[in-house]
Amino acid sequence: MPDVGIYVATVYGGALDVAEQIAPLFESAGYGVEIHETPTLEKLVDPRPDLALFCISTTGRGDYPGNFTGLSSALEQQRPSLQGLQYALIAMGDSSYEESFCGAGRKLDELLTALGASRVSERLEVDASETPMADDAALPWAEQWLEAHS
Ligand SMILES: Cc1cc2nc3c(=O)[nH]c(=O)nc-3n(C[C@H](O)[C@H](O)[C@H](O)COP(=O)(O)O)c2cc1C
Repeated sequence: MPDVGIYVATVYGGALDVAEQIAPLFESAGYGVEIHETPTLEKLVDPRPDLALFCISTTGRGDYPGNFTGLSSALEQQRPSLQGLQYALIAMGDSSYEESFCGAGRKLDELLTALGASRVSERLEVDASETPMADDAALPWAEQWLEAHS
């Protein structure tokens, strides 16, 4: 059975809610799913999931939420090779923050790619100003991805 690890970065719980809404879609498609509410490098690479799905919001001015800094700091400081890791990424933010819109998701995406991981679909960016219920954008995106990869 293929497995997906869902790595959550959240302050107010919205990204966790998205993860919890998406998980059953993957389960119905035959994936084993594990949601990581406190992501670490170990949980990303040992063992490596068949797909790593990041549900990541932004705080401060383009900053990672606190629950995610264990993983982001390890990636930034240790710079492990992520060759062979396949990932997808849902970035949540608010366009009223202008130049730091989805800043955490965007910089994570860049970092993962720089470390050798491969993104398997377009990054989804959810703008809270336009789509207050992030599920409205995230669920169709996940359904489409599953359809394309079934
Ligand atoms: C203090 C604070 C700072 C924020 N900073 C940014 C930001 O720099 N860029 C951005 O796109 N969104 C920013 N946001 C918006 C959140 O990322 C957005 O509302 C998101 O949906 C929250 O997700 P969460 O419930 O998982 O924390 C900020 C929100 C707050 C409350």
